[in-house]
Amino acid sequence: MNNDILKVLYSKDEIDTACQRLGKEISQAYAGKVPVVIGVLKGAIFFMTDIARHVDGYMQIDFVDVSSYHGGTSSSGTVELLQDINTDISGRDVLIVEDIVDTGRTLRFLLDLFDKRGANSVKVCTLLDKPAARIVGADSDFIGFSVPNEFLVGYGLDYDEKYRNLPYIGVLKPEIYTNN
Ligand SMILES: O=P(O)(O)OC[C@H]1O[C@H](OP(=O)(O)OP(=O)(O)O)[C@H](O)[C@@H]1O
Ligand code: HPA
Ligand SMILES: [Mg+2]
Repeated sequence: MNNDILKVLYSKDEIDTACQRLGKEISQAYAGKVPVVIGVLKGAIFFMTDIARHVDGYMQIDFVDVSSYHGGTSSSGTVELLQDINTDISGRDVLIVEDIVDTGRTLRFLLDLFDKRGANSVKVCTLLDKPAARIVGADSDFIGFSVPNEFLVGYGLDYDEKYRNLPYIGVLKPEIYTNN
């Protein structure tokens, strides 16, 4: 699996350091509140579990499963809601946890969905932000790294449902997806 990686962008240690910093920022932002922290499956699974343990304060957690890449390297343009949250977020402070904001379509879909349900506030924490790829406006409040416009894998991010379990984030060799 490591042989398919062109270069490592962020090591496990760099990701851990970013999680610590973001955990502090989120702890301060929600001091005295009990946010509903919503992880976006499947990509954000590892980031969600790491970040939650770096937040010093009460929180509820939930997950939403949405998909638009269908295993490939480009957005299908349509975001499908595969599994909804089961928390009533009306009047609540919501924090969406994403692995990456790329075109912005997934995040825009979730921001609109949670706004419509009457959340008191909806903020976003993303590990990776890829601003050069943005098609739809969708800003994050807490950002781990701003990344170049390359297809990334690892630490939750997949190509063809593989590579999610890499402990680091890397750039996939283009021949892996151009040969398929
Ligand atoms: O900004 P966008 O262009 O919408 O891309 C970002 C979204 O795409 C990926 O999810 P994907 O649809 O691949 O599902 P997955 O998390 O199950 O891999 C990623 O985990 C984000 O949720
Ligand atoms: O760069 C990426 N890698 C994996 N999944 C993704 N989903 C959106 N962007 C990416
Ligand atoms: Mg994916």
